[in-house]
Amino acid sequence: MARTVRPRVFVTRQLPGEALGRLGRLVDLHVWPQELPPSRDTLLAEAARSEGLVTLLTDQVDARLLAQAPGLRVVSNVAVGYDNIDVPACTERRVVVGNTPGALTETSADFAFALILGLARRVAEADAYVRAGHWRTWSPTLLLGTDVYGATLGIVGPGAIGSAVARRARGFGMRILYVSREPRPALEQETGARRVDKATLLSEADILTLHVPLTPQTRHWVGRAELAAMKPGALLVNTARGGVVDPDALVEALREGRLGGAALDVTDPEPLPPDSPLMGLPNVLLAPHIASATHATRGRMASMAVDNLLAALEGRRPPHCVNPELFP
Ligand SMILES: O=CC(=O)O
Repeated sequence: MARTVRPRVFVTRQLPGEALGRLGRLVDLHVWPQELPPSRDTLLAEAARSEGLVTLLTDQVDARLLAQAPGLRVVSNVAVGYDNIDVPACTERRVVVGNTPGALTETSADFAFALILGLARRVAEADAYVRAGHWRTWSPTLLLGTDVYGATLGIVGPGAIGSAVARRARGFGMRILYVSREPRPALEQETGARRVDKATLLSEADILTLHVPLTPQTRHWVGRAELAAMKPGALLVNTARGGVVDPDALVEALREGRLGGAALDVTDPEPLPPDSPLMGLPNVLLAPHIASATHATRGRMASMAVDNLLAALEGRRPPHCVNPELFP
């Protein structure tokens, strides 16, 4: 950094890997040291003093924060999704926004597939059953599940992660259907996936897996009508954002047994309250939003976020910029 006064940067949590060490040699670095996110007031106060923020999906960057942070030049999100950030408001104030696409594609697809297999073959239930001492003999009727091999997979959002899931599904001999505004000829050629309309996807998928970002258009994409249109006993896997599914409709469909089960890495709200009905349902597999959580991937995400931040602080377009129109 050419300037003698180092720009002040606030990072909302400790990050794995070398990235923060590198950042600390270049900027006036302040890292929130606690496990839980900074409070809203702390985030507002830190933003007001900073030129750069490194944020996580738990940190809301909205018009109010931006109005109180006249010196803020960049918000670098350590995530591919950025629904926690009001991007139009950032663009209006010429605040650059970065994210980390690509870094987590295969890792997240691995986890989506882990949830598909775990839910269909009742892995968590089996583990709990053995640990509880219930296992007395091999039984022909014990913990029967659903075949993944040869089943029909419905993909909502065949972007980078959805396509990576499709490639895995091909290895499992699955019939792959997807919905998308645009056809994906390369994906179709590689995996045999077929683009269908929403009604066909819902009625034919044995397993529906969600990979769309959360936007006003995708909020509650899976609602009461969609759950009713799904094949009876189908499985739902969500590694996208909790808000893509209507939580009340989901509980209803699970309770009534119309939906065979749900595997949720993401929920609405996050975390789930202890008295959430989802906690008590045996046909639900829950995870704490960890699809990208491997040592290598989280280190790579932190490093990308730091690269994005430094580029913006130097007046360059970040390698991964959500509002590139700021760099005509
Ligand atoms: O959910 C995680 C991400 O958006 O990277």
